[in-house]
Amino acid sequence: MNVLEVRGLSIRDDKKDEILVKNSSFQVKQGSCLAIAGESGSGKSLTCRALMKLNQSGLSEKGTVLYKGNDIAKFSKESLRKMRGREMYMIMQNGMTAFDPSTVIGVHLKQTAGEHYGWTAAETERNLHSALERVLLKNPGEVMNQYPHQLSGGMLQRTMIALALVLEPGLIIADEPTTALDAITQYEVMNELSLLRDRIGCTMIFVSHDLGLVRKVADELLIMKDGEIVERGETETVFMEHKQEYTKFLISARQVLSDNFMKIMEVR
Ligand SMILES: Nc1ncnc2c1ncn2[C@@H]1O[C@H](COP(=O)(O)OP(=O)(O)OP(=O)(O)O)[C@@H](O)[C@H]1O
Repeated sequence: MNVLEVRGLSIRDDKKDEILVKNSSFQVKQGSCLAIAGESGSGKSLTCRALMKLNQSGLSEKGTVLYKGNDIAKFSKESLRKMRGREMYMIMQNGMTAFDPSTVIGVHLKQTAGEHYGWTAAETERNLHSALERVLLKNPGEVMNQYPHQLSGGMLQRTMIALALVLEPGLIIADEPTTALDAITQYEVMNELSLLRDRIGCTMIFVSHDLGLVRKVADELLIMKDGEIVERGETETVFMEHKQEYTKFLISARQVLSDNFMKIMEVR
């Protein structure tokens, strides 16, 4: 069964009258991991945000996004709000846009967990602390008392991932979730996400420039270029039998970057 089905998604910048994502169609099967790769500015983040109706005004969208067979354009604001979090959760590229700048991180985490689970304050605190520790944030109490601007990009990314571990969402959209992390922390954090997937069988969309990592975690792969999907298929097939020169270029260019990461994986 497809958890998500995207039909003919186009995204246009109204001001510049420019099409940024062109007629994209793809499906994501229940429990699988679909990766989206492609150079900077190819439309990966816009595509991900469209799936949760998070794109800013000024961008108009055409096409259909079906979540478990239901057209998300027909969801009320309230049902979309309820769905974001436990059903669909997005780990954003930039943590600063994910958290309310006017409150400490702990308030956001507790409110979000509280909206989806009927835990006591002590249970919420315990679950959040444990998740923050799993993403290697060694002093959870301190992290919870900080404002977003007081945390580094990597700490914010890990905090978003910790919240995913707590919420246990059905679909995780991870938009370059570990770009601000060093290779060892990246390994540990990706491992936590993999364990979460093993435990709850969640579906994942994983955007990454790191094709070594993509090859390791994704069942299927889309390659985007200039707002279009130019190659698609099972990950291993795309790696071994790609049709586009562009895919070949991406694979060879990224290989160099991911070698370091793979070395660490082999040592472990
Ligand atoms: N809110 C916006 N308004 C207008 N144009 C935008 C907006 N957000 C993104 N764009 C443009 O749309 C194009 C695709 O952007 P997008 O962020 O989806 O790229 P990406 O593939 O995710 O890149 P990266 O790998 O650098 O994150 C880019 O040219 C970008 O400048």
